[in-house]
Amino acid sequence: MREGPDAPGSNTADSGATAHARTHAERGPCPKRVIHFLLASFSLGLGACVTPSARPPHRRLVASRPLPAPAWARVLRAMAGEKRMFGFEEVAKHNVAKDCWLVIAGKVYDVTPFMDEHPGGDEVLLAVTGKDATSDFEDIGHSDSAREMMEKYHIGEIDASTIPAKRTFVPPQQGSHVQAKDSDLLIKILQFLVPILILGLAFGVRHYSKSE
Ligand code: HEM
Repeated sequence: MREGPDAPGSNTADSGATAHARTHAERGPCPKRVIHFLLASFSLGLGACVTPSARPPHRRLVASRPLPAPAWARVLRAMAGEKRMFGFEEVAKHNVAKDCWLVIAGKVYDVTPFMDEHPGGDEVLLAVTGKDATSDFEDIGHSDSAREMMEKYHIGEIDASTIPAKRTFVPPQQGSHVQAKDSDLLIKILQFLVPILILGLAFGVRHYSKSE
């Protein structure tokens, strides 16, 4: 009966590995393994040394500058096949007669082809660019046919979160009002007191000079 790697039923690979291990035990690690080990350690060390700025640009973008929430929402809506969603700043850029966009009731209208035809004139349309023109549009009392006409120029929706808040009137504080009232009273008292003092002084001087 034959023994060793060539013996029938014996596993050739196993016996090869055993022989390889035995060689290592006898002669030390083979140069191939040493080179692999060195290469692996070098690449690991290099990875640890890489500073964030040396990372590939796409990794930096994802980690340090995530897209703001409204932008994500816009992307998702666009993916869902809805009308285009615009940010207010983007719409506000279209503010000339040859490129005029309006925001009315949450919708964005490109009225450029309508500028010359608008019965109210193009100046009024230009005057309401860069703002929410809903109230200006409603104040005119546009007819139903005007509202139907609008659909032709409807190009998308406005992202409501990007519309700048209206500036509200803040009344002056109560305290400063009271202070203003006090200073008014003081001025009135001085207006009476100063002439009386001057008069008294004049009388005093006269009396003093007479007695001398
Ligand atoms: C897509 C948007 C708009 C469309 C399609 C449109 C259409 C019209 C139409 C058809 C008229 C004739 C009257 C009527 O039928 O009501 C009109 C008049 C007028 N529109 Fe507009 N309009 C638009 C936006 C605006 C806006 C944002 C203003 C802002 C102030 C405006 C101001 C006026 C004025 C002043 C008149 C004249 C009213 C008069 O003479 O009695 N329009 N518009």
